[in-house]
Amino acid sequence: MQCITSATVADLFDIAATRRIEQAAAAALPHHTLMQRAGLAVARLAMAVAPHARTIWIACGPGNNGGDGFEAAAQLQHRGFLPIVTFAGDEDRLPPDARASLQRARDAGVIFAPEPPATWDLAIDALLGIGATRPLANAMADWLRQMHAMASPVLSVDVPSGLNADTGASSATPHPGALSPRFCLTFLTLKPGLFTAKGRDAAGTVWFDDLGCSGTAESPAARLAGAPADAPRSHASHKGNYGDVAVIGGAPGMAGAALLAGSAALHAGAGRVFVGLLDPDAAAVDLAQPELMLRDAKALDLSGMTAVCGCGGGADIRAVLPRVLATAAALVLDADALNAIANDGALQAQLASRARRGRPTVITPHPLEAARLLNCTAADVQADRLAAARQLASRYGVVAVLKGSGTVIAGDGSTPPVLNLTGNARLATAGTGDVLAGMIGAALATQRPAFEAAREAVWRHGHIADTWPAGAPPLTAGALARQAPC
Ligand SMILES: NC(=O)C1=CN([C@@H]2O[C@H](COP(=O)(O)OP(=O)(O)OC[C@H]3O[C@@H](n4cnc5c(N)ncnc54)[C@H](O)[C@@H]3O)[C@@H](O)[C@H]2O)[C@@H](O)CC1
Ligand SMILES: Nc1ncnc2c1ncn2[C@@H]1O[C@H](COP(=O)(O)OP(=O)(O)O)[C@@H](O)[C@H]1O
Ligand SMILES: [K+]
Repeated sequence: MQCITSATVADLFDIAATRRIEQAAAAALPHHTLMQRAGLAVARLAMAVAPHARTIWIACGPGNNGGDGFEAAAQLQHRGFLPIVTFAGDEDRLPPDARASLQRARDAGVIFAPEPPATWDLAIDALLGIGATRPLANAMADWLRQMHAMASPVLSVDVPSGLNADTGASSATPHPGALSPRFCLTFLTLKPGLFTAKGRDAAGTVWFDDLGCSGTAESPAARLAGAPADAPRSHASHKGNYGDVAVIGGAPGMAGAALLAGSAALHAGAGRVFVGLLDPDAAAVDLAQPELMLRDAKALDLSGMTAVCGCGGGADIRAVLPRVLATAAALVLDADALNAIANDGALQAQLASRARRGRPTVITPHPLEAARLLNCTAADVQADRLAAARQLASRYGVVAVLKGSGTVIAGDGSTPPVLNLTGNARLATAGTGDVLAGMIGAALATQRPAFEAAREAVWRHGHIADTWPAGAPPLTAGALARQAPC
């Protein structure tokens, strides 16, 4: 059993692949073995997360996920706990494995109750797993609500009930203020939906057990890429080795966004950072950050530079985009640059032509910006973030960084998209996206392949938020930029 962290390197498999892996594993093992292993693993993790528990409420559903719950109940009963099972299903229609486990729970003396106990020390959600096909209703919906309303921990079996394991979409996510600490023990494969969209909130800390069935020829749907390796600087290196970044943005009233991106690029190790401001009346120097070289955006020669374009660009960014798209050696497009491109077929064609000319481009949309680029709604994007990121990457010939909880990084399709596990809601504050764009710019400027540069910068950006001390002042974008690690 393995606890998944932001440092974990692992492949993620969709439901269809998981079903094939499960069938192959089941065929190679004596009847009923997988469910017994799954139930034992649930019982072991239950004892680890709530060692002092007495009453353990196990809510079991109508399929094999419920079967895992029955099996865990039998195991916990044997170990002296007090499991109480509520079952939302029809015994006569249980799949054979689950029916055998129901019998084993009865034989062990487990209590079956029509309603949840008055209190519990741990709740186990074994209602629905990868077989969930529609929103939860009736008793299952009630029970899930009750679990999340209490302060006792919730352990989800395989997948939090109601969560789409492929996409992380869910109609049953706990309310953001829900008290219960959450854990999820997932079997056979790690599933992408646990790590993006509503998956992070629903699953909590994810544990993985391969049930003794490692190795598969199935293609992963996505990957967890783990922490980037440190890149030590050679002693004899100089600023020319770390590239020039030119931030272009900062229309009147929005200079701060461009300066934040510049500050982030600087602290992330770029050799030289220029900031081309669109505001003609902008100051000539940023006294708080005098290392930044402030220029008129139109005067910058981008042919040897990595441009970071769009931060605080407003509508004025439209006028400079044709030159930026044509001349920047490498490019990060953010915010208003993306909005301008979404509305302009000529700019879209110019963007797509960069890939044909071998010029790397990274785009960093949040879900609404992504929706504009894909001509759909933000809800459509959030309904399948992996698919949206893949579409952006292939339609525009770019590396697409779809931001948000479980940022997705998609490239040319030669490797699966990466799901990033660093970051948290401390980043939900204005300007943190500008900081990310600057950090990616600095990584690109060192000639790293665009996909790797984006992946590494996204990981580091989120890691700053994850390691921000609990008692420290709130994480502002300015502080985030100053923490940007090389
Ligand atoms: N069969 C096996 O060998 C193993 C199965 N495993 C478990 O089995 C799970 C998959 O089992 P199933 O395929 O039976 O799927 P589920 O247990 O997720 O549930 C499927 C059943 O629920 C019904 N259902 C779906 N959505 C519903 C809703 N909203 N309201 C009411 N009923 C709904 C379906 O019609 C079907 O009867 C995995 O997630 C995992 O927990 C594990 O034990 C590993 C081994
Ligand atoms: N709840 C969250 N969990 C993880 N990352 C988050 C969360 N909220 C925001 N972020 C990150 O913060 C950044 C916000 O970017 P963006 O929405 O463009 O903000 P802004 O335009 O104000 O700079 C993105 O990198 C995003 O992934
Ligand atoms: K479940």
